[in-house]
Amino acid sequence: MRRPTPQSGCDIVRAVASLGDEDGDDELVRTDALPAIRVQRVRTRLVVLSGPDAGRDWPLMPGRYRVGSGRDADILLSDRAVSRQHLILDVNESGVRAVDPGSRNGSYCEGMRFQELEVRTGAVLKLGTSELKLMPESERPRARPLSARSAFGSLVGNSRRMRELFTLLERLSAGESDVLIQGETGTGKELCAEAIHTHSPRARGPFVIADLAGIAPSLLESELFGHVKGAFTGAHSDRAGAFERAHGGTLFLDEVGELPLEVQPRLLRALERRQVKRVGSNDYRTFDVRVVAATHQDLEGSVQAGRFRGDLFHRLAVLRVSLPPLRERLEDVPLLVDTVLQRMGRPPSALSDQTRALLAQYPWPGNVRELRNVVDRVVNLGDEALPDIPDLPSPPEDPTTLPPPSDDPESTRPISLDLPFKEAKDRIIEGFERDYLRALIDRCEGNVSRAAREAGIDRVYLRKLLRKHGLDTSPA
Ligand SMILES: Nc1ncnc2c1ncn2[C@@H]1O[C@H](COP(=O)(O)OP(=O)(O)OP(=O)(O)O)[C@@H](O)[C@H]1O
Repeated sequence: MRRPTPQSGCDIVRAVASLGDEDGDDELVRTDALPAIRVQRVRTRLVVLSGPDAGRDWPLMPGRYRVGSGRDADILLSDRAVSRQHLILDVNESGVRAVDPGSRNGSYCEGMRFQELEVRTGAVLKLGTSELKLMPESERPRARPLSARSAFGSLVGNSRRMRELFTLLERLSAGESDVLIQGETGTGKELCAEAIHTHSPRARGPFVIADLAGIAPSLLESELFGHVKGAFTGAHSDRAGAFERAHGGTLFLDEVGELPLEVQPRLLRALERRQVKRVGSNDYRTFDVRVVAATHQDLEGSVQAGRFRGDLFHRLAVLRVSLPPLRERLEDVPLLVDTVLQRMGRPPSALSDQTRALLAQYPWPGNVRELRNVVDRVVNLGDEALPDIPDLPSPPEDPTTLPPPSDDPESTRPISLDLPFKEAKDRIIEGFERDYLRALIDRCEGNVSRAAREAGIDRVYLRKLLRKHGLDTSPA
């Protein structure tokens, strides 16, 4: 299971002297033998990069700060994996010293657990599921105004990161410049491109998708620029390429980082001239298209490695949008779960509070796509379809603040490997249906119309299901 990785800012922390005890059974690090690194009166801020408080920040003036989830903390975090008194930050004119007074889950920097550390601005500390960065005031990123929206097209999110993104999308959608969207797989790049199109003056024109990773290299040019009859074997008639088909609208070039080097000059020419030549033809055809490209790759890295042309990169990236990974905005999970359930035609009650609490702690390496798939599986198969959640706090420090333990025998359905897959799956679904219907009808005190409404299913279908499971007590 992939875990969120600490940010590289930790390389400026001089955590070198390992004080592992004589048994060598720990990796604690202290640096007090080193001179404190000078911050020279630079006022520092502590910015939460990820976790439930992502986006919050505190100015650090000289003094002592208690960081934790306890009420008396000066820097109060709502992360359940953070101890009440997790870290002490001693800030003075010459540096910042971080001391872990014995937190339950430990304090980390660059994957290393520490007890005491001299920290320099730029370093990222990890406490529980939260990453905290020390930033000089001068480098504080200028906050973009937050959009009041919690959705832009089909993209949803109410975290600070997403609402900043919506502000940017509102502005750039209105224009004509080409856009490059970057983000890990499953972060919603395609939805974002579509939303830019539907919020742009071109919304009435076509939205054409060319998935450059899914097209055979030999067909790429014909797919993008079109061909004339007889241009190659199999070219039985003239065909317009994606640019021509998108005339008056938007062309979404998905996975643009996969474009082979030899096709890149032709794409660059098309973008510069706003003209294409079909394969096998000598005539140029003019198009009026806004290009939105997307990649999950580090395209600047590809340019440096010589895999992607620098001039094409700059041509595509007139405007840039970066979609944050879901692990950096876990506070979006509840809204995303509700959105997925709604799109599946299921009510919010289809997932228990306990299941939701677990989903809100998972780092989602496959981002929103993975969340959608997990929700789908859990709704249909039960909690055994949940992914393993890494780093759950244990043992509980304060049982009243942790999700209830999963000791309900009904919640674990044994999987029988003696049965063929389809039969085993049907059996699990049958069991799920029965449990769901029983709980639903109990909650709605036998009122089938209300139960159908709450479950978001047709009343006649619900009655049929109840009859199938012997739960319908009303006269036929
Ligand atoms: N912010 C979001 N709100 C709602 N649904 C989302 C969001 N982000 C992604 N999704 C959903 O997640 C799935 C993946 O989204 P999409 O295909 O746009 O991702 P992507 O970044 O283009 O992925 P890839 O790089 O693998 O092509 C889709 O089902 C999409 O509806």
